Formats: sequence, C-alpha cells, structure tokens
Amino acid sequence: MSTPVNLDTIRRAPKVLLHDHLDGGLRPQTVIELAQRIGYHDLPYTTPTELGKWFVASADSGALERYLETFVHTVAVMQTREALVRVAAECAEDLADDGVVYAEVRYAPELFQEGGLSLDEVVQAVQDGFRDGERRAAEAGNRIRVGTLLCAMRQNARATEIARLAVRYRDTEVVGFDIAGPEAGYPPTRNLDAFEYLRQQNAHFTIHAGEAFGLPSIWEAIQHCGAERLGHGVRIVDDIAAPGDGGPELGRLASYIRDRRIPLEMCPSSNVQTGAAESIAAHPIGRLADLRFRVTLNTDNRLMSDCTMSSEFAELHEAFGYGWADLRWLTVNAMKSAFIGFDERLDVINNVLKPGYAQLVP
Ligand SMILES: O=c1[nH]cnc2c1ncn2[C@@H]1O[C@H](CO)[C@@H](O)[C@H]1O
Ligand SMILES: [Zn+2]
Repeated sequence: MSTPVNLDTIRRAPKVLLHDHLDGGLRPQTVIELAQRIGYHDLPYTTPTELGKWFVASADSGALERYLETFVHTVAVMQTREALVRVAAECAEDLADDGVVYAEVRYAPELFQEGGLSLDEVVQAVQDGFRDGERRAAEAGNRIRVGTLLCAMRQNARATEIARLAVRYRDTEVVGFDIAGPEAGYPPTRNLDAFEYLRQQNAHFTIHAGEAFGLPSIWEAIQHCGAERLGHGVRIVDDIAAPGDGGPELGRLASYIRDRRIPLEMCPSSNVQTGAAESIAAHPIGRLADLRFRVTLNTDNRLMSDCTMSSEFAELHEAFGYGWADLRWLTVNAMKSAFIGFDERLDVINNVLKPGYAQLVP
C-alpha cells in the first residue's frame, strides 16, 4: 500500500529548497516582537494573524514591484545583529520542521546596514544564526544543512562588492550569489563585472530572470552572464510552441536550457501573486516538467505567500495529480543543482533522499 499524499505525509518526506528569501520568511510574531524592541511603529497590524494576512494580501498584487513593497517592513526590523541571528535561526528551524533537509537561503546584505552594521557583520550574524538554527533543529530531531546565497539588488550598483563578499565567505557555507529586485529596466548585463569576477573565482551564481520580464532577460542571464541556474525562469515557455502548432517544439534558447540541464528554480505560489502565472494549474511548471527540463520546486517567500515546501507540493498534487515519484524527482533535481560539492550532493541523495523515498514510492 502506498502512503497517501497529504500535507502531513508530505511534511515527513525529505525535501530540498534552493530558492527562499531570508527577509521573505519571517514568522509574523517575530516581525511584531522585533518591531516592538526597536520602536518601529509602521507595521499595519500588531497581531500575528492579521499581520500575516496583510502580508499575503498585499503581496497578492499582480505586479512584482508592488509585491516587493511588502519587504519594507521585514527589512526594517532586521537591522541589528540580534535580529539577524534570530531570523536566520528561526528560518533553519522552520524549514527543518517542514522536512527540508538541505536549503539554500538568500538575502541582500546591503539592505541591513541602516543600523550601522558592516557587510561583514551582517554576513557573520546570519551565518551564526543558521548554525544556531541547525543545532536547535537537530535537538528537535530534524536534520538540516543551510547554505547561504548573497544577493545584490539590481537597482543598486553594488554587485561586484557583494560578489567579493560572497567569495570571502565561501568556506563558511556561503555557497553562491544572485541578483534580485525589480526585473524590468534592470537587465542582468548591468552587473557583468560581478559575474566575470565570480567566474574567475570558480564561484557559483544564479540569477532571478524570466519572472516579470521575458526571454531577453533569460538569454542575457545565461549567455552573457553565465548563470548556472535561473531564479524562476518561467517565461522560457515563450520559447516553446503550444502543442499542435507545428514546427519545432523548443526554440534555440529553450533547447539550450534543457540540453545543458540548467536548473529552473520555480516558485508557483509567488508567481501567481506577481501575475507571472494565472493560477497553479496554469503555471508553466506542469509543461516544463512534462518536457523534462530540470525543474525544481521552491517557496520564494514563505511569509508573503503563506506557504511552505510541503504546501507548495500539495498545490501541485491538487493541480496536476503529482505523487511521490514526482516529489522525489523534483527533490533529486534540486539536490543535483545545489551549489555545494558533488560528493556532498551525492551523499545527501544516496543517504537521505533515496532511503526516505524508498518508504514512500510504491
Ligand atoms: O520573486 C522575487 N523576485 C525578485 N526579487 C525578489 C523576489 N522575492 C524577493 N525579492 C527581493 O530580494 C531581496 C533579497 O532577499 C528582498 O529584499 C526582495 O526585495
Ligand atoms: Zn526570489
């Protein structure tokens, strides 16, 4: 008898998460407590339930720019070492509690300097917090490893500085780099120096591309910048013909991405909120998975989407009838695409994922 697929059983399956924003995943209660501590009075609500609902409703805006406005409040309460340590520790605990065994969590250090912290102090605080959270999760019986990606914000001009920061901390679980923020008007090629530097350093990076903007952004990210993975990348469907259209199914860019096994960090709930997809059922993840792109499933912002890795998969189960073999495929895809070493990835696949799914997949 195979195990039924529901939120409870999905939570117990080992999962891997590659695209999750630290400042998009705070517990509502923590936002409130941190705001009280520093005398921040601009929160729209001060009870966790109402505040949580406010984040989701406001992020549900149909446009990336408006969605990003909700980060003003989370960023405002994360300006001290104490706050950063706490938020990172709770992030690791929450992910582990949801059955995530390996995660890459990202944030932009340049946003947390309003209280006078240096970039180095920001990174050290977050790394300390993740180590605390991993320890506390282990004590609760949940094993997790958290790697960090440092983001540069597309609208600022600090990408090379942040890339250097990422390389400086590469031996302390900072495993890569990303650019985030508004996509339209800020093509990834604005930051070519940073990507050139990272390639020279044999360092890893992904780029948010093809979320709010189309194919040119994806093409630049891959062919000019050299991104190893794509954050979202949903618009790659614009280079794929509808079934029955005649002609080649995949255009040259879509073929390249599939042939090279370039991982797509897909975040269905977030995309529905920003208008990048109409609904989960209409989300390109279904088509891209059928075509065997290297699809991975992610949360993006757990606070703004009121989601978890498990709830995201439950949505796919509802919309596409996905079962354990599909969850295993998405999970192994993600682990293959992680920015840690090959032997470490293999170790998780062979010793954590395979035994975990052996019990679930009939
Ligand atoms: O889906 C997204 N697309 C682009 N940028 C994003 C998305 N979600 C969050 N951020 C941005 O990334 C920063 C660092 O974590 C956040 O502060 C937010 O501005
Ligand atoms: Zn994102």
